[in-house]
Amino acid sequence: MSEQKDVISARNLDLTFQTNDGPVHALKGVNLDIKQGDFVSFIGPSGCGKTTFLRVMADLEQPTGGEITVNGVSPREAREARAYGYVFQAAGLYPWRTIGGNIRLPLEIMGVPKAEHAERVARVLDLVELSGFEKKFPWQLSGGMQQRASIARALSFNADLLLMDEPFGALDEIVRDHLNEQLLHLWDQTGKTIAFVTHSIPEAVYLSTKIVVMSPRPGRITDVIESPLPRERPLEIRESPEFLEIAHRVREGLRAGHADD
Ligand SMILES: Nc1ncnc2c1ncn2[C@@H]1O[C@H](COP(=O)(O)OP(=O)(O)OP(=O)(O)O)[C@@H](O)[C@H]1O
Repeated sequence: MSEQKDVISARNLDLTFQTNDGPVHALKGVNLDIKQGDFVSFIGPSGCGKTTFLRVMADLEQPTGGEITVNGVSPREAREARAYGYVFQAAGLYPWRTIGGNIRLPLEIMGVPKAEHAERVARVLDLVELSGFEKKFPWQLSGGMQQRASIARALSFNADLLLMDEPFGALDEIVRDHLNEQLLHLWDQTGKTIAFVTHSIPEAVYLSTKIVVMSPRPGRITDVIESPLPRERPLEIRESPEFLEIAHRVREGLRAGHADD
């Protein structure tokens, strides 16, 4: 088998924000490799730099030290090549556009030929199990469905990398379970690389091939856990000893980070 290529490679990455209250070290000495097809979760207390790290990958923040590549090039070049789709905590759908209209928006901005739009919209709606909802408006959908529509929008232009910042944080647990299952299925079907921010230990362990534990002041990585769980994961796997063992290690890592405060 050929070696998986690095989708994200960060070396000694620093990002210090200058604020009126002095410097804030949002990221300090961060080293991480994300391989093609990995599902990587970032977990850690508020302010440990999870969102900042994702935003650096997306070229929305500039590091103040170290290096990072996305698909082997700078984040800026990767952004210009439309290398990633970004999913935020709030679905952020335009209320005056239908679900189909929202999903078409990036295609319109990128100048994808109009003749291809219908097929692409149908394909991504199918992937997130929202076929038949194309003509509905966002307010006609539940919160979980809106979040799925927002994932469909991020998938519409075929980027191999998905950056997801707490996409299910605002949803109740049952809906979240279902969306976790669907997301795992989608990842398995499409072979995409996913970087996923969460506050939930079970969510991180259930979804990930790699769990990155972070700690604040300064924001840094304190543990990287390679998951031994199989790709096929029924929800019941959360009761297995292997699952509980990884969850325990994540919890210990988070505790150790807090102890530094
Ligand atoms: N634009 C900015 N200017 C100044 N400080 C910032 C800026 N963006 C983030 N920070 C600070 O950088 C640190 C890391 O923030 P970040 O949002 O990345 O943390 P997080 O781990 O994603 O937190 P949360 O879980 O609450 O979303 C925090 O102390 C935050 O206040």
